[in-house]
Amino acid sequence: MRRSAAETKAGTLIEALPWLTRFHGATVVIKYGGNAMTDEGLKAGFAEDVVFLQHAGLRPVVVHGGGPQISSALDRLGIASTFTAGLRVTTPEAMQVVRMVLVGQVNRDIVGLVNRHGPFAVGMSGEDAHLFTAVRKHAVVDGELVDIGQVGEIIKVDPGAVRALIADGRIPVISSVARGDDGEVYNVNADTAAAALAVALQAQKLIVLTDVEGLYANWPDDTDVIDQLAADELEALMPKLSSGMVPKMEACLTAVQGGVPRAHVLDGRVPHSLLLEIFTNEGIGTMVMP
Ligand SMILES: Nc1ncnc2c1ncn2[C@@H]1O[C@H](COP(=O)(O)OP(=O)(O)O)[C@@H](O)[C@H]1O
Ligand SMILES: CC(=O)N[C@@H](CCC(=O)OP(=O)(O)O)C(=O)O
Repeated sequence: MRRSAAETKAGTLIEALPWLTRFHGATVVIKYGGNAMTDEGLKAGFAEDVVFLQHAGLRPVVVHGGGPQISSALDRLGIASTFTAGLRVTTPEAMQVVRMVLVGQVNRDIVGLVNRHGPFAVGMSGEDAHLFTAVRKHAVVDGELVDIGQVGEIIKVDPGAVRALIADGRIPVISSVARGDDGEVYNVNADTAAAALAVALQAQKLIVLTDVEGLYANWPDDTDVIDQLAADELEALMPKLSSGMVPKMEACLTAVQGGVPRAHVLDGRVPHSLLLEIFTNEGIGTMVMP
């Protein structure tokens, strides 16, 4: 028998019930990547999803990137963008632009979109209240350490300010910039920053939004998306991964090995992908389990 439109709608809503029960009060760290921010409609939809999660009783925390936005600002200023092992080579001049774009532009945009729905989002830089403390990171190329400038490796997370915002019913929106005890400011890959925060908060989930359906088994072939895999299976796959997927999957691994029960890579180009992942039985994208 065919279901009426009303029955289908009711079915979708009631399918969410066990997930609403399971995730009530759960902290979910969402990494919003620059490649998933290109379309205004999708950005507005992302903000709606985050507010939906908040009203549904979850505690969303957003960590954002903005790689393409940084590259176009550097381009406008005539500063070349180079990447080594997936990380931006960050000169002191480039660092000023990274900070300006992430904290002053991308962060403000996301905060503004979320706050169309109420006084929820509070923007922070990872520098604020000692949230992220980093040291200078070197890239490894052919077994050699290579200097890549002011790129940071997070060595300490103090999530106190984030916890206080959550307890106050706010949605923290965090830029992946860190301070160093040496007085420097560091550029941190946003996937890495999100994983470090998910572990520090002992979140129930890390969700990484990007511009592919999930982890493809035979990239660059995009027919076969891996829907779920265990941490040890992912560890075995790591040497075969390339480009942007390396920090992303490393982040998922760090999260689950650090006590976060589930890490997901989702397609941020699919409208409301966050809701589809959390509140439907099938979920979407790639899920990593311990
Ligand atoms: N195995 C793989 N599965 C999916 N994507 C892959 C894979 N290997 C490399 N990629 C590339 O990684 C990109 C995602 O990383 P990145 O561009 O850094 O995204 P973001 O800006 O969201 O952090 C994809 O668009 C794709 O080009
Ligand atoms: C060290 C390093 O590479 N930092 C990144 C930070 C932004 C980021 O990670 O943005 P996406 O999530 O959009 O890729 C960069 O400068 O591009």
